[in-house]
Amino acid sequence: MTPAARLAAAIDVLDDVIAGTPAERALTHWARTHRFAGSGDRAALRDHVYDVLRARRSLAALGGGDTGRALVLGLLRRDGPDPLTVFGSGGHAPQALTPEETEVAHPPTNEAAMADLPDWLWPLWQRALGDRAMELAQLQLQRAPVFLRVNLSRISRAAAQASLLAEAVTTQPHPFADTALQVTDNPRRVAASAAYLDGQVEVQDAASQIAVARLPVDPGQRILDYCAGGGGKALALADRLGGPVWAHDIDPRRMADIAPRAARAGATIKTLATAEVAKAAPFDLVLCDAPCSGSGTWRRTPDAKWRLTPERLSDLNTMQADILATAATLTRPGGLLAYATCSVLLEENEAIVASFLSGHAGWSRVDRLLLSPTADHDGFQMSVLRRS
Ligand SMILES: C[S@@+](CC[C@H](N)C(=O)[O-])C[C@H]1O[C@@H](n2cnc3c(N)ncnc32)[C@H](O)[C@@H]1O
Repeated sequence: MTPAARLAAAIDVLDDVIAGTPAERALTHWARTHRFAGSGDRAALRDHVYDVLRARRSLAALGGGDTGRALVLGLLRRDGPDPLTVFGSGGHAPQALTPEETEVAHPPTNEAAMADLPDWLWPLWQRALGDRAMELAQLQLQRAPVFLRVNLSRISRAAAQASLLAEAVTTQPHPFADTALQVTDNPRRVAASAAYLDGQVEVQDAASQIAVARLPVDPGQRILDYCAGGGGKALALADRLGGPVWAHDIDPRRMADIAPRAARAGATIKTLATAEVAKAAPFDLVLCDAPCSGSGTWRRTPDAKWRLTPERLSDLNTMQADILATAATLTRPGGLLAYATCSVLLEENEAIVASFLSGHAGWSRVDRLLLSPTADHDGFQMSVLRRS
């Protein structure tokens, strides 16, 4: 496909997303219905769609509207090349610009639009991130790096780097996480690399790795990852402790990847159905990596920031409080409960923990981790609570 044809495809996919289809599903649907497209075309299309979604509001201002076509026009006005070399350039390029579309559009001047956030979210983001709110919001407009977690029980970080380098995947050690590597070249080759297939490395953001390293746990302890999803944190804990880790998720389908990932890593993860969790309790540490708005990861999942509403945030808060209260019953006296989200919003972190502590005598906070969404890692927060 020509560069202009890829942008025309991005316009179609964006229209699908604007109509309500999640971005991943819209991209998968496009790939299924355009079998002739190669992996390079699909990767470029994905980059265009995500570049636009990260900056949907400011690009709408630059492009003169919130349609796929206007957003791609805004993208070209921001990053080049000149839209006139793309629109109407023949073949499968987008149709030529109309006289109205060629009129000069202006970048936004309102703060929420400059931050590329919905109006209602900007004050919440500001309250959470203070003086750095605008800088960090604008950082979310850039593509996120790929981070790997080295299974240190299998291989040293330097040896993992050498193995990846032999397959042209270059990496650099992360400054704040001993297990982490940042991929600096050829991230798309990771999944086919020997280091990945042999379970020496896993894909995991550095913030999650910093959080797991921070948990005050010892080998031999019984640990439950209560909201395990695909098991990223359970696997990191199993590698750190060298023993089994228990995993639960209310939706067992979300745990489908745990068995193959654990087999690759040589880790033992014991999955529990919801009906089995109480019987397996008590645990020395229960980790609740709660469902959240994902506001610390919006550079990776930018359509989520446009889909979030005050009602949805309030529903999430109810769910978060319920999960924390249930998980508390699974923790042994003297044990620890770690409440974490990949959101930076106070409403999903401090407010939930404060409300839990005020309603649960005998619990106190012993540690708190606040990671802002910087170039080095996603945003992530964790409070570690002790049951007396
Ligand atoms: C942030 S994700 C977990 C990510 C995972 N820990 C990881 O590192 O890959 C949150 C998970 O919580 C699960 N969940 C939602 N409500 C829950 C509940 N009431 N009890 C347990 N898990 C729940 C969701 O299905 C989802 O998989």
